Amino acid sequence: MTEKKNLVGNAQTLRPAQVAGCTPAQVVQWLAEQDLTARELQGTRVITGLTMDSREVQEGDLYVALGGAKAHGASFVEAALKLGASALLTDAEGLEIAQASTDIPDDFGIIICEDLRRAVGPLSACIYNSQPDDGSAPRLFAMTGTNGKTTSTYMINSIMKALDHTTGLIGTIEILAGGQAIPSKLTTPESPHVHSLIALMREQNITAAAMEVSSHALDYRRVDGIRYDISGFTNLTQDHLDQHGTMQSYFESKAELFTPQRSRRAVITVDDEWGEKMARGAADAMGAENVVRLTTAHGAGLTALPAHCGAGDWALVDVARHGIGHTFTVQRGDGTMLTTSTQLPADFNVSNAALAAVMVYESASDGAERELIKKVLADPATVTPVVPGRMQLISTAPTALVDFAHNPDALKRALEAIEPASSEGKIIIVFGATGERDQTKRPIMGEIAASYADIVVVTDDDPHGEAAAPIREAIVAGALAAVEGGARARQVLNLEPRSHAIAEAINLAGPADSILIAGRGHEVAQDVAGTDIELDDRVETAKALEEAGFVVLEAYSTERK
Ligand SMILES: CC(=O)N[C@H]1[C@@H](OP(=O)(O)OP(=O)(O)OC[C@H]2O[C@@H](n3ccc(=O)[nH]c3=O)[C@H](O)[C@@H]2O)O[C@H](CO)[C@@H](O)[C@@H]1O[C@H](C)C(=O)N[C@@H](C)C(=O)N[C@H](CCC(=O)O)C(=O)O
Ligand SMILES: Nc1ncnc2c1ncn2[C@@H]1O[C@H](COP(=O)(O)OP(=O)(O)OP(=O)(O)O)[C@@H](O)[C@H]1O
Repeated sequence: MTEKKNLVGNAQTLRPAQVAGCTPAQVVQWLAEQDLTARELQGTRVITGLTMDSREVQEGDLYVALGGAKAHGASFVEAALKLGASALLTDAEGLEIAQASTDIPDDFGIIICEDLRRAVGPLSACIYNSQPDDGSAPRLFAMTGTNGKTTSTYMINSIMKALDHTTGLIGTIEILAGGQAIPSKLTTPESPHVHSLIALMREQNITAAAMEVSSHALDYRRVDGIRYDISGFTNLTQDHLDQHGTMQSYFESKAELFTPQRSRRAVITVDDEWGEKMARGAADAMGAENVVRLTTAHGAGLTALPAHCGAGDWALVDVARHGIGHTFTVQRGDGTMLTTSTQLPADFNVSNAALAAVMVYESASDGAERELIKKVLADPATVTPVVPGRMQLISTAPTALVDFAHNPDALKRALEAIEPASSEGKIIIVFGATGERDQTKRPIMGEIAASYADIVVVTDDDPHGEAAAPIREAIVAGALAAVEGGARARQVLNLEPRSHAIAEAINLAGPADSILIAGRGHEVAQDVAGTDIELDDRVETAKALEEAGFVVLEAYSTERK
């Protein structure tokens, strides 16, 4: 057991080297340009950066102290001062808290504004000059949707690299900028981080960057002040109802990305009613000419373009299984075709690859670039990036995969993808559900597991502060109810800790079977009541396979070293 790693500040360790510096008066003026009223109370220190977290203040920062669910940031102003903050931006409540909590020097800036969440994004853009109009900012791709954001951003990254771009990435697994890779704390970092990262990318001559935009990010205004060149939508299925309450409000949060102030163009996957609705809303907001619809028909592919396809819309046609992956073509209503393949397993990865390819194509600046895109897509390696913990193969006999599926739709689709080729093979699943998050999905995931697997092993995910046993029991209840109703599973086990559950699942497997270890993907620690317990599903799976006398894939063994 190790203490919780202090990840705070990771994204913030990467800042641009060149920042012009500004005064509190300039901050007030920039806010006024955004129709935000602010008052400068005092201060002369020069501001060269900003942060919303006292623990990551750097010399010269503007510390933005806002009220949160647990605390008001102003209670931490003393810590910010000690770390060298130049100024404080807070609301009236924060001012009272700050003045009561510490002595504030006269040259320390104080600015008051009552709409801090709305202020911080545009202000970050000004302080870091992240997206100037001179064409020096990277081409920016945004990806939203319930599932597939990470995978499709890695695919965009891989295609842009093949086009000889220097690339950056911001997402759930890691942030890649300026030759550095740092682990992520959030899918979408806070706006000061996002803007400083984009400015840093500019300095590093990064010419294309793909980032994941979560619904939380849109609700918390983490991407305000950014205008993406092209934004994509994967899908919308049940998740995060603890944050959004209803699917409609979850949808509305995501729809915010497809507005003219945030995105120049959009590619929307329209495989279900949510996608159709998103495309209609985007066309109303951004203009129909800026919105492209993509039909992937859940990866099944069509033999011809669907009748509703407009001249600018795309559809997936001619999908063929090729090894563990697929070769496919996406066709535009005007007859343009892109043929490519991905070796990442599962039909949903065809949808992800189609979306990535179409977004890159639609973002091209001219005909020459479009021709080059067609050429690089023809190489099977282009859309086959290594995406840590996403349908990651650990062995082939049995087929053992570690995947990040942690909501009903992802779990169902991952299970569908691993149906063994031989009718003798069985499917074994190991998974759990996160504590302190959407409780309604637990029995649903149990039911799905029992419907698609022969052996269901329920175990712990991240319990966070919640007791682990009742979480497992809620999943088991869903699985057993499905079995009573005639579902496929013939064994439902409730095992902990997770490493033991993985080992038991592998002990129950034969070489023709498929084992899916779902829910944690790339993660290397399990959060139990605020303490991180080291646990990597890939390591545990490989260890258990070897102990059971199975062979671990060379590719995984190499990565492990
Ligand atoms: C639910 C949620 O998103 N909460 C966000 C919210 O937290 P909060 O309102 O509770 O803030 P708080 O803890 O009361 O603190 C108030 C203020 O004091 C500051 N503070 C706090 C302590 C301290 O020592 N110093 C300090 O400055 C905080 O930075 C904050 O600005 O505002 C904070 C910053 O202002 C965010 O960091 C925080 O995200 C937390 C870390 C989080 O875990 N969010 C997750 C749920 C999230 O955003 N996930 C999405 C989706 C992932 C997915 O799709 O699966 C993501 O994009 O990662
Ligand atoms: N297009 C898709 N449709 C449905 N499921 C998918 C799709 N793409 C990936 N998945 C499944 O969802 C899991 C998460 O995939 P990925 O990390 O790419 O998505 P994400 O949107 O970044 O997820 P999160 O927001 O939870 O980080 C994968 O491990 C896989 O099981």
